Amino acid sequence: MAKKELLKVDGLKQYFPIKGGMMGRTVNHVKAVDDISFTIYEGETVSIVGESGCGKSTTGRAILRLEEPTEGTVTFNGHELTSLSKREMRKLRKDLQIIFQDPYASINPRQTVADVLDEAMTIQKVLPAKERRKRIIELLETVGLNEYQADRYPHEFSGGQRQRIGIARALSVNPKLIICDEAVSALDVSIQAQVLNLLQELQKDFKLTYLFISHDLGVVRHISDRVIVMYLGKIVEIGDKYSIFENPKHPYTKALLSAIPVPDPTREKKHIVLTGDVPSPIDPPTGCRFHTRCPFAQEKCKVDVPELSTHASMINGHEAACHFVEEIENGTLQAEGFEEAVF
Ligand SMILES: Nc1ncnc2c1ncn2[C@@H]1O[C@H](COP(=O)(O)OP(=O)(O)OP(=O)(O)O)[C@@H](O)[C@H]1O
Repeated sequence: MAKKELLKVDGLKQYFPIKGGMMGRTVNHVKAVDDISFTIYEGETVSIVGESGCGKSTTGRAILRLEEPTEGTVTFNGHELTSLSKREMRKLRKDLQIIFQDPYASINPRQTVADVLDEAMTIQKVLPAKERRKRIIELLETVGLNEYQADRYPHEFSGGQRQRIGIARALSVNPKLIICDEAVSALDVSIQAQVLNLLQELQKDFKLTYLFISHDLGVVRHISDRVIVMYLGKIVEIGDKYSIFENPKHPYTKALLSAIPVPDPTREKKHIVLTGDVPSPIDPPTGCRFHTRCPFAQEKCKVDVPELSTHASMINGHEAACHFVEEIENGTLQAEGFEEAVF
C-alpha cells in the first residue's frame, strides 16, 4: 500500500535575532534550524537526534508554529501550516499535539487531572460538556491510570504518572501527529520503558504518527522507524532505523553511535571520540558544519556545503550529507587516530 505523506517540512529555517547596541538593533542571528527538509508518513515514528543545541526542539516548535519559521514551509495533511491565519492554525492544532519532557511545567497545579483534560477538550470543542466526564475516565484508563485519580492534583502523581496525564491530554483531542519532545528523558529507565511501550500501543490503537525528539540513542533505537540526525541546525543523515544504527555513513553519526554500548558484547567496538565543543550556531563553520570536528575533513569540506545524497551502499531512502561517503566506505580516505567502529 502506498504510504501517505502526513507532514512535509521543506527548506525550514528558524533564525533567532540577537539584539545589541544602544538601539537594540538586530546584530546577528542564532541559526537554530538552517534549511532542513523531510517527510513523515502516516503511522510511522520518526526521531530527530543530535547533541544539545543542534535544533531538535526548535524544529518541533517551528512545525507547530509555536515559533514563526523564518523561511520554508510545513505542510500537514494537505494544509500549508505556514500560511494559515492564527485562527485556522488554532483549529488544526487539535490534529498536532506535543508532549514535553516535564508535563508538570505545562499543567496548572491548581487544576485536577479531570479539569486538565476537560479544558483541552473544551478549547478544541471535542465533546459536549455532559459527555466529557465519561471520556475523561476512558482516557485515564487508556493511559494506565484509573477513574479514582481523576479528581487528584498533579503533585499527587509520580513523574511517570504525570507523563501519562500529558499523554492523556494530548489524546483527548484525537490528534493525528504527536511531537514527543524529550518525553521520557526525565524518567527512570524502567519507567521510560513503560511509557515508551504505552506510546507504541497507543500508536497502533489510534493510528498515531510520532515525531520523537531525543538526545538518547537507546530510546531512539527502541521507538523509531526512521531517524534524522541533526548537527548545528542541519540534517546530516536520514534513513530507516537499521540503516542509521547498523550502517551509519556520516562521520558525525558514526561518532554519536560509538558513544553508546554495543548490545552484543562479542562484537568489537572502537571508539570515535567527538573532540572539541560544538561551534556556535551564530557563526557556524563554512562548508560542512562538522568539518572542524571531523577526522576525515579535507579542503573541500571547508568550502562546499554537502547536500544529502544516497550512494551505492545505501538503501531505503538512506541519505547522508558528506562529500566523502564512498571514500570513507572503501577505505581510500583514512583519518589519523580514527578506526572504523564495528556497529
Ligand atoms: N528563543 C530562542 N532565542 C534564541 N536562541 C534560541 C531560542 N531557542 C533556541 N535557541 C538556540 O537555538 C539553538 C537550538 O536550540 P534547541 O533547543 O532547538 O536545541 P536542541 O537540539 O533541542 O537542544 P536541547 O536538547 O539542549 O534543547 C541553541 O543554540 C539554542 O540556544
